[in-house]
Amino acid sequence: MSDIDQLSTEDEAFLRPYLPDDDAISKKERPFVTLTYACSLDGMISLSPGVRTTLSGPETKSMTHYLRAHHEAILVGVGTAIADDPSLNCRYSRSSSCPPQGLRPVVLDPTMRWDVAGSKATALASEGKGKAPWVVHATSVLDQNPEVAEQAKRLFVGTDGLCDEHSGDRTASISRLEWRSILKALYQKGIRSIMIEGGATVINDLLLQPELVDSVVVTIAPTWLGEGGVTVTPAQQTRDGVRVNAARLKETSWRQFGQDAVLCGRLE
Ligand SMILES: NC(=O)c1ccc[n+]([C@@H]2O[C@H](COP(=O)([O-])OP(=O)(O)OC[C@H]3O[C@@H](n4cnc5c(N)ncnc54)[C@H](O)[C@@H]3O)[C@@H](O)[C@H]2O)c1
Ligand SMILES: Nc1nc(=O)c(N)c(NC[C@H](O)[C@H](O)[C@H](O)COP(=O)(O)O)[nH]1
Repeated sequence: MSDIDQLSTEDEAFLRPYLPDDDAISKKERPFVTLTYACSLDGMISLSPGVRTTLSGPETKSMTHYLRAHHEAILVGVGTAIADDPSLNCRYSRSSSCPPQGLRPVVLDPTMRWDVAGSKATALASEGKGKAPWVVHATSVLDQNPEVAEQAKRLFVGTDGLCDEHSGDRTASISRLEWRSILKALYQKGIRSIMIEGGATVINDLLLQPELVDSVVVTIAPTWLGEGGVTVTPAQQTRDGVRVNAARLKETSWRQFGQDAVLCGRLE
């Protein structure tokens, strides 16, 4: 039995303006990007680095799966893949909402830290409850691990999108890929919409790149996690030597889901 309930028509109407939109996708050489996460009232997403922390209540969990149902892929950083061992599938029950081929899990793991074979996402895929994950690596890992090119479901990203492992682009940094290039690579693989669920490193980076993010959906749980947690706080920004806001949302809407608040918007 699924742990995910259906949303009301009012909930669906609230989210609709922020869902992937075919017109927006056709104008860009990248997927529609929805950045989404759950945080506490002190802006934290987990109790400490590497600790899975449930913030969403049942209603916002259902909302997250409803959003997954409207995207072709879901991406997390390797820190989240290791800490949470997430399912990364779509368990929203209204089958007509789900993309016909299901949701593609993508893990950003430039230096190959994730145990793909031992992951829950891979196990679910083998049971037919999700698609097999794709793992994004920096092209340069091939220099250190030439044998990985033989393994399936690995995408190599260089400085300008997808890289053929034999093409020789080794110029991308091993630990810091450009988001434009990652998104272009996924688009080249046919992904037209992607939900990016964290963790902190990924969210903090993308909040500073409004040109690459189409919608932001934040669940705010009515709790404070306390000092020492993992915060969403993008790097400090200055203009002409003066501190300015790091990021800000426009076109915002709020709605209550159970005990949580959900804030949607677009980055300015
Ligand atoms: N509450 C939530 O919504 C939520 C969501 C996701 C994760 N989390 C929590 O966040 C924590 C994990 O956060 P984190 O910051 O440690 O990990 P993360 O998931 O952001 O992964 C970070 C890693 O991803 C890779 N990466 C990120 N950006 C990259 C780039 N531009 N190029 C190449 N590689 C890149 C790097 O290897 C980096 O070390 C965990 O505790 C997890 O439970 C909470
Ligand atoms: N929306 C949300 N609320 C939370 O309280 C929480 N901890 C996460 N964390 C996001 C991260 O990607 C998790 O790993 C997935 O939420 C795991 O969910 P699944 O196992 O895939 O259903 N996300």
